[in-house]
Amino acid sequence: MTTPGEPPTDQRAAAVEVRSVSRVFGSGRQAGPVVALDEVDLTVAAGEFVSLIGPSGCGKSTLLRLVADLDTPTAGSITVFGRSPEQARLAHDYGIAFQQAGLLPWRTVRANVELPLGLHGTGRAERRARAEHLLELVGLADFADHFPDQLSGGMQQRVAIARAFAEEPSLLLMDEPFGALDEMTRERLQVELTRICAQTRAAVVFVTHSIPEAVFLSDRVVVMSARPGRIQQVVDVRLGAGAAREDTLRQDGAYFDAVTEVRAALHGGEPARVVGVENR
Ligand SMILES: Nc1ncnc2c1ncn2[C@@H]1O[C@H](COP(=O)(O)OP(=O)(O)OP(=O)(O)O)[C@@H](O)[C@H]1O
Repeated sequence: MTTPGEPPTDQRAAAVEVRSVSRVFGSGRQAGPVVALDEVDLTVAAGEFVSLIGPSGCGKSTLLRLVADLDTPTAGSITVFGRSPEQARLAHDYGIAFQQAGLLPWRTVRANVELPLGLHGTGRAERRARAEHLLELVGLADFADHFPDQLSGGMQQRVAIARAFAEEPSLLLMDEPFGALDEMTRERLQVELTRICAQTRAAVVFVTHSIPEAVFLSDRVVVMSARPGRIQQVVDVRLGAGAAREDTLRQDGAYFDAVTEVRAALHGGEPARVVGVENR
């Protein structure tokens, strides 16, 4: 979708290009400036699933917020399918899902999923058809007329994922979307997410604290280090690029090898200093 006067989405371009991006937060009275990101370079290809992992405060959320146009870099440049984050936001090039499902409590599940489509002027019949399809995909077709507070946390998160996919974005930005869920629900949603991504061919940038989650979901895992926030290593997972994952993968030798590789990259020889990363 293109807003008048803006360049069209370049579907041949990378989903996200981050070039020499730094973000420094201004100094408070007592402390000096915080270098949240320092000269970060990252390319996410169209259709690629990339996770960001690293110790607490290493700049994962900051990087995601810059891509989502919720903040601006101090230096460097970012493009989303060849256009600025602002142009991409106006063109609805990406969907967002955060740890809090962020549903509107006074709207039904269906109306929550339809919301971004309504804001974009999609007709009523098409909105309804798209919402029903998406609710089917996340296994909530029977709950379309329920209100969010009638659903469990996991179900609410599935509604949020359906809503993020409503506009068929070519890119999804997800910040710990499964962080508050129990382990079984989390694993089920991980499988569902890879299935939906394989179907829609959406690229994903996914922030997580869990090494196994990053490995299970991703084509590549970007390991970051804190203060200043930098990319320490990129681990190529190679468990089947762009393909839906099955639960059985969690018993696979290649999966364990990738978990070990990411853990080693994270710890960098100083395990005691890594805070805020789950090894389970
Ligand atoms: N608005 C802000 N003002 C000042 N400092 C900020 C702001 N946002 C983030 N920071 C600082 O930037 C650094 C990176 O924060 P960010 O939230 O991106 O880290 P993170 O890797 O997502 O952390 P976590 O894993 O704990 O969620 C931290 O030191 C944080 O205190």
